[in-house]
Amino acid sequence: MATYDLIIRNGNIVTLDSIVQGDIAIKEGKIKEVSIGEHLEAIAEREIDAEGQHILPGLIDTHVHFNEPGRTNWEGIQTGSRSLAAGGVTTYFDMPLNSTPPTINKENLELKRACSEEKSVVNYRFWGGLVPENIENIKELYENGVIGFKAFMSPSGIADFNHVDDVTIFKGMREIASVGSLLAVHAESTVICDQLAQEKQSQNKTSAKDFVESRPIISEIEAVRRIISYAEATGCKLHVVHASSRKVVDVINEAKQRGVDITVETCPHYLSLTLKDLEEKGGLAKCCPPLRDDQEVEQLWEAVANGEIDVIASDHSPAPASMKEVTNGDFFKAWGGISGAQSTLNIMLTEGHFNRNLPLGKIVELTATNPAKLFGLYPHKGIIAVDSDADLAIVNLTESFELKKEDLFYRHQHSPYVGRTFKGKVTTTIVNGDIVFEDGNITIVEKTEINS
Ligand SMILES: NC(=O)N[C@H]1NC(=O)NC1=O
Ligand SMILES: [Zn+2]
Repeated sequence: MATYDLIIRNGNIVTLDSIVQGDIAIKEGKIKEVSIGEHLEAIAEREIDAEGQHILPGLIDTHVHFNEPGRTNWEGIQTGSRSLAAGGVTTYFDMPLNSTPPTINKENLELKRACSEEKSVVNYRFWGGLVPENIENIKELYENGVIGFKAFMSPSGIADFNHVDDVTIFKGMREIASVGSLLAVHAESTVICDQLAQEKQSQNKTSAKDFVESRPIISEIEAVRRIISYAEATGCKLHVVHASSRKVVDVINEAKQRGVDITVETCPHYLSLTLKDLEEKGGLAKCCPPLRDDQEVEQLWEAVANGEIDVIASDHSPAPASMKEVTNGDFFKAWGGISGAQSTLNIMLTEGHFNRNLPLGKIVELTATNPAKLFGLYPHKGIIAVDSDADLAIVNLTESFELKKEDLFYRHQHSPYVGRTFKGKVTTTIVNGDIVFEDGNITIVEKTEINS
C-alpha cells in the first residue's frame, strides 16, 4: 500500500468549475493522488479529516509590502508571512518599496531574498522596482528572478522610491518588454492629486471626505489611459494594481478587447469598505487610491462576477499605530496603506460568496489560479492536481467568527476589519506539504528559531 506524508480525507475539493468530495495524498511537498468520491487506499504519517470542510488551492497574494529589510518596525517577513498563513495564503509577492533599501538592483534583491529565506513560513517571490534611476538594472533584476516590475505614477510616500516621469515610463517599458517581463503600475495622476491636495490643504479642508475628493476616480482613469498608450507604444505587458472603481476597470477592459496585453487587480478593501469607514475608523482605513462609496463597491463586485477583474490581492501596507493616527482631523497626514493581508479570503467568502452568491470557483480563480497563470507559476501552483505543489487552505464554511485584534499575526495588531463578523474560517494552511497553520496557531518553526 502506498505511503504518504499527509492525507487529507473527505474534504470538498474546490476547482474552478466544480466542488467534489475526495481525498488528497501528499508526499515530499507535492500532491501525489487526488481520489474523487472514493476512499484512498493508502496510509500516511499524518491524516486530516476534512469532512464538511472545503479545500482550496492556497491563495497567492501578488501584492504585499512586508517592508523588510529596513522597516521591520512597520511589518516584517516573519510577522507578515505568519499573517498570510493564518489567512490561507501560501505564496506572496513582496513589493520593492517600503523596504530599505528598495528592490531596485541585484544587490538589494539579494538582501531581501536572504531575509525571506530565513524568516518566511510561506512561499514568496519578489517584485523589482522601476524608478527613474534604475533602468539599467532591469535586466539584472529580471535575470535574478523578479516576477515583474512595479512603478508608481504618483508619489509613493517613500523617499527612496521615486515615482516615474513619462520618459522613465517610456524607456522603462521598452526595457521591460525587451527582457520579456511585465510592468505593474500604481496609476494615479500626480498632476490631479497634487493640485487638488494643495487646494484642499490651503483652505484647511482636511476631512476624510476632502482627502477622498483630492484623489478622484478620474485621476486613476487619466493615469491608466496614459500608461495604456505607452504599453501600446512599447509592446510592454501591463498590470494595473488596486483599481478602486469599475470605471477604471472599464477603461482597462476596452484596451484588452483592442488586443492590449493588460490585466487588472482590485483589493478586498475596495470591495468591503467605503468613505463611511474612513470617517468612522480614521487612518486605519486610509489608502491610495482612496475608498469610494457604496455604489462603487457594488459596481466593482459586478465587475468581479463578470470576469472583468483578473486578480484580487491585498496591497497589505501596514504601519505603526502612531502613523495611522489622524491628528486635528487632518486625513492628509496619516500613512496611506491598509493592513489586511490576513483577511483576504474572509472578505471574499463573506462579502462575495455568502452575501453576493459569488461561486467558490471564482474566488479560487481570482486569488490563486489567475495569479499563478499570470506570473508563470501554473500548474505548479494555483490548482489542486496531481504533481502540483501541496499548497492548500482548508476552510470551514459553516463557522462564523468576529475578528479580534488578538487574532492578528501582524507586527501591529490593527486592521480596519477588526470587529467584523466573517463567515468561513481558515482551519488549516499547508505549504509545500507542511502544516504551517492549524486551529488558530502557527505550527511551523522558522529557521531563525531553530538556529537560535
Ligand atoms: N507605499 C505604499 O505602500 N503605498 C501603498 N499604500 C496605499 O494605500 N497604496 C499604495 O500603493
Ligand atoms: Zn499602490
